[in-house]
Amino acid sequence: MGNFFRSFRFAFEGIRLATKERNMRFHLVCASIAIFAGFFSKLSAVEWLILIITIALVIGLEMVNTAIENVVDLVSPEFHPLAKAAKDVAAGAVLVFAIASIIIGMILFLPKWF
Ligand SMILES: Nc1ncnc2c1ncn2[C@@H]1O[C@H](COP(=O)(O)OP(=O)(O)OP(=O)(O)O)[C@@H](O)[C@H]1O
Repeated sequence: MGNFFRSFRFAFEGIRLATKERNMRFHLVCASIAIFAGFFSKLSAVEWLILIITIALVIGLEMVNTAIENVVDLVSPEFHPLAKAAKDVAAGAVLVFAIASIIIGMILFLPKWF
């Protein structure tokens, strides 16, 4: 049981570290605005589920991206095409979902506002 709680502590430490990243702060600001807009727009239960899942996926993906960047910097401090590919593909994955999340936000909010 001790190990279980220790793992939780490390995971929370990971969340704390991730929030120091510039990109993560941007995602957190966007997520806060989306949640505020959710209350303002009176979303249904299903719409809240979609919003929460979308926010969690963007933030989770950004954290995986940060983890990949850290490992790449650790194993390949010098320039290497594979290091570049790993970082750029991971960043691309975040971008794909960030674009999808903007579209999801528009589908959720625009009909409520107009
Ligand atoms: N070891 C490396 N070898 C080859 N290319 C690298 C390496 N490290 C970073 N790059 C590439 O250099 C560019 C900038 O990467 P870098 O990680 O420095 O900045 P970033 O991705 O904007 O990160 P941050 O969000 O921390 O500013 C990216 O295209 C990345 O793929």
